[in-house]
Amino acid sequence: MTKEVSSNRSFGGWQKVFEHESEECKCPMKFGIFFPPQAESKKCPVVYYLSGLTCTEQNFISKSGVQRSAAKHGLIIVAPDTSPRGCNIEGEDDSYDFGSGAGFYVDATEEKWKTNYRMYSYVTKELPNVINKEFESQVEPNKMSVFGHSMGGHGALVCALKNPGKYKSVSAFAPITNPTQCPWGQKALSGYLGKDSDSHKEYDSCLLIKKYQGPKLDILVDQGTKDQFLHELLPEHLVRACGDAGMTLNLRNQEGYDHSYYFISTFMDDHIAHHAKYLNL
Ligand SMILES: N[C@@H](CCC(=O)N[C@@H](CS)C(=O)NCC(=O)O)C(=O)O
Repeated sequence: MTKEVSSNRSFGGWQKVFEHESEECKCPMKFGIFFPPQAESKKCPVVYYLSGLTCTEQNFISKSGVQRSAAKHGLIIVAPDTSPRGCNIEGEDDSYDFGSGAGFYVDATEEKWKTNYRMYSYVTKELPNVINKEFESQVEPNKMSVFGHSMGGHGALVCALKNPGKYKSVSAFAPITNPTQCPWGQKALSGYLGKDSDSHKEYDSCLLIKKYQGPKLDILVDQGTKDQFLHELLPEHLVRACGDAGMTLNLRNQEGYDHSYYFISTFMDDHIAHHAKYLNL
């Protein structure tokens, strides 16, 4: 059962927040959901947005400006929180890049984290099931796409690459592309999955691209040239991996933009149009 937490009229539609008891995360989880005006009279496709480190479901819905173009294209946008919260795990609130606000979209296997930190299964399975069931009359269940920012850009790419055909399109803002090779990724993957580096490879876009076999993926990525976290994101690794594998990548270097929501909101319309192209066929 989902419980409505807030509801605001926006661009002729509704921006809402719901809370539900997650079976995967074993705690209450919140998510934002935008219903475009079209959802009042027909079923609409859903685009899932995965946020970055430190975010709750609020950052994206209040700062990205997504509602304007989602209303234009008739897309429902679902934005979950970035981790389980309040699980009383020792150290869960100690750092900004691990634990609360930093679930990294993996299913943890380490003893301390494995009961709650199941964000991969949560975003790929449980949440779509909840959305398709609870909002049955508004949602087109077989039409979904995924995008995200930074840690969530990594999450979006991993979701699309590990589930060929499930998502009609994928895009990212400043994604962490090669987490086995950067400090944020190495800390999270070894913390949640243990030191065994083979299990880390299952959540690394640059490595998953090499073995992807599925419908053609036309990946859109925007990357600010003044992003303060370029050493974590390694966009050139993604360019190389896609080039080697013959995967279509449109990586746009955006001159002077940083890592913030000022950057994300600037290019939001292009990302929504990219997903609409594949979802509104
Ligand atoms: N707080 C971190 C930065 C974390 C950060 O930039 N988070 C991004 C995602 S990776 C974000 O979206 N932050 C929330 C916001 O800007 O609203 C730091 O101090 O280094």
